[in-house]
Amino acid sequence: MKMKLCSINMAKNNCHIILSICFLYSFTISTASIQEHPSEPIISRFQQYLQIDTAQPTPHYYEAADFIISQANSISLESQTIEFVKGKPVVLLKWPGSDPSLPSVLLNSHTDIVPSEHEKWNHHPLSAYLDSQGNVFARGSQDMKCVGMQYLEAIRRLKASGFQPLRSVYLSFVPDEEIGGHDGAEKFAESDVFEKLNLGIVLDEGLASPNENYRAFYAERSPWWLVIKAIGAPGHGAKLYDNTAVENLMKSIESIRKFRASQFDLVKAGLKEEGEVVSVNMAFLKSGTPSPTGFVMNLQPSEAEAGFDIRIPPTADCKSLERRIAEEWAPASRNMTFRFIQKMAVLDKSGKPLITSTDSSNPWWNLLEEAVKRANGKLGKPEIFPASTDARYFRDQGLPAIGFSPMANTPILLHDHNEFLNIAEYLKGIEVYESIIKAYTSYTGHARSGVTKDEL
Ligand code: MET
Ligand SMILES: [Zn+2]
Ligand SMILES: [Zn+2]
Repeated sequence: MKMKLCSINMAKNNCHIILSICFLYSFTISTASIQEHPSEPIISRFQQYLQIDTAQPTPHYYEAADFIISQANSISLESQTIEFVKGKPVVLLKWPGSDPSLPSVLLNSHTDIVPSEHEKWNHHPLSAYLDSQGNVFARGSQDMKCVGMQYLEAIRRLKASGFQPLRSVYLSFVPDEEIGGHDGAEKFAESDVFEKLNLGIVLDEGLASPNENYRAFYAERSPWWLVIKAIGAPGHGAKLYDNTAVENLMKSIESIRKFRASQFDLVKAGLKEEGEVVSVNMAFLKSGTPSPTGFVMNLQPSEAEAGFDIRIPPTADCKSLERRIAEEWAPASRNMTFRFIQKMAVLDKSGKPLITSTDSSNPWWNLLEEAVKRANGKLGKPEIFPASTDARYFRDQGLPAIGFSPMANTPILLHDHNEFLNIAEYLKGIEVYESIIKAYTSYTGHARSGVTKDEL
């Protein structure tokens, strides 16, 4: 009965109460009341954040900002809301350190989530439904509302324990990451406010790990969102002739598929990691002449278009890919053109790859590893993030930035149906962040030496 109630999408106020009942149902064996479970308020706060609809393309950013600020107030963090672009707040929180001369620590997370096909989920993606295994189902449960709340929970616990940081800790909750971060992290990273934070290190999002090792990322692939278009003479649907728009586009698609396979084969053969090859995936395919019943069937269309999400490793040869696009994928000789919806630089302004060092020149990497270990976690080897994050904008400012989301033993479900995170992993992640924040804020070394982009 109670489980059934949980799956109903209901008004937010009631939702919290019912979800709490779900929690009781799931986590208590017999008679213990919900208040007796020490983790209940932590889970409930996570659920509240997940229930705020910040889905692109119409995120309710101010609802999220109000919630974050209320959380910050409850643990006495300083807060400010900055609108680099109207309607797109960046919430910046501060836990002042006792030695303001030391470079500070930034814990970044984005507040927006990708949209969901509600009806294809087992539980509504904004319900934050907690099942009997302790899995919380919601868009953003992995990407990346979990991380934003874990930062806050870790600080809540550190404050309660009486811990005093030496370095200041900032938390930024930024908008629009899922659409490129141009009105969010990009403007924030280029601002005077940002410069004045005197940062030494930034943590941003990583990925879930299906095994017991957490994953940490020192770089990421750059997104190029490419649209190719073919034009050709229209004609009767029964006629065989050369240079139709669809034929011309299909030739390109075949060529792109071959390239995709060659890259994927390197991964399948174990020669390259996912983040080390160029990925190309079709995002849309568009052609045809619409009719009331669908499409006109006996007319060969005069235009055909396809869109591709391409991701490029930081050390890839961009020039050769650009040539391939112009000469093989969208050649003028086949009546084709191309444009980019998004084309992020692979190199920084001085022409070097946007990479954070992972060797001894970067003390933050080792501190992270040790801190994770102290929290009884394990870190896999450093990786290139296969998708893209806001960390690029922080690296572009010459800062070391590490992608890390503490989710071990978890299937990778970001942008997928039924995204979930297990509460046990979520709670473990809070302990991991407690350990990291302690280590980072207590570090007294010359942290920025040897890790700026100029020295890579
Ligand atoms: C194009 S900006 C990146 C958006 C999102 N994080 C992705 O990797 O798809
Ligand atoms: Zn994300
Ligand atoms: Zn995402």
